Amino acid sequence: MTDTHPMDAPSMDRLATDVPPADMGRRPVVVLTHRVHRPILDMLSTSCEVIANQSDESLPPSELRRRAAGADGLMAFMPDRITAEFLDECPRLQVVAGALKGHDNIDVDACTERGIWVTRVEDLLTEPTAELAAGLLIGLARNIPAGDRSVRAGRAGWRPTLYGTTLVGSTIGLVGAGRLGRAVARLLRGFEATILCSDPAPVSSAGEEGPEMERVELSELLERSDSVVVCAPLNAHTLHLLDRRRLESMRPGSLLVNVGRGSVVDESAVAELLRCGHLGGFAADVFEFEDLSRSDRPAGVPEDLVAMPDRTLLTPHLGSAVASARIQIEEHAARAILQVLAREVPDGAVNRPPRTGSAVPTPAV
Ligand SMILES: O=CC(=O)O
Repeated sequence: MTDTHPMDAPSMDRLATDVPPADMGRRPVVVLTHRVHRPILDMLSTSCEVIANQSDESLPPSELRRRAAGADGLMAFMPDRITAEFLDECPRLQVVAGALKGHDNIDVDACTERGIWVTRVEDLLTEPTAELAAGLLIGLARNIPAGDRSVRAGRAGWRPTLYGTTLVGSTIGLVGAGRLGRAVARLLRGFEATILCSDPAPVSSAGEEGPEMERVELSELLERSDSVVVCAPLNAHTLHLLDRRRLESMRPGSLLVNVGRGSVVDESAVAELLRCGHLGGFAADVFEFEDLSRSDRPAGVPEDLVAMPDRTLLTPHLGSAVASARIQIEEHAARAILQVLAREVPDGAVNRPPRTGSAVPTPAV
């Protein structure tokens, strides 16, 4: 493993597939854009030259481009934007393995056109993210952050303040009833809540029936729910799905939680509707500014949301931030890289690049 550019110090004992003859003997180079656990480095270092970023921060774009220029494999994370222009500077690249599920930050078509596999992690993020969604909803409904601030400010002990709302017996609407939505529904079942869901795809699209949920149109879900949890990915159909008009149609005082993608919700409209009291609270783990596929995304979390700590509960994309889950996610991505380098169909493939040859079967996408 090295922190230097591979071209500075190539170490050679194993061939990558598809490596031009001039590079015979060169070990494939794998660039990891963000920190991974030690066993993942060991797993890759056995056969590859690994260029890691073991810091807490993303690399400056120019440094990432410099590192990726000689890469055969790239492990990409949420803050990475993989565009056609980026790929054009990576002539050797065979695989972008996402240590993520929602891959809206990766231009899959551009990868396919260049013969590059894209993989993602299908299911390892579901349960941790559902757990966080339940936590955010409870935290918001029961004023847990405000209570915490109160104790730290010396105001411990009972007072007739911070009365919240209960989930027990309430109506909870899930926008998105894929794996994540169904996992959230399973966790919330214990509250004896009526669970509504809205999703253009069949509820059992992934082959598993979810817990009992009443499937309704989005308009009905918003009108009936005491709280709404966004569990939807970002795509052309979900961009600002919850726009001002739809947010205004939510029940007065209702709560909104977003663990899907920031841009499914119009955050500025949320801030205004919180200020005027129409919405009772907003919790989010994902924000519009993170959605790198949008050239018009905001620069950060709207200040208005940050400035309302009693009505908002905000976390920094912690959905999958469970150590045991993260190791599995990284392992999945590392395995996909090794599979491509061994000319196998990688786990979690979302495309079928033509360059990989007819011997490779078409993956189920
Ligand atoms: O939000 C995280 C992911 O989709 O990987």
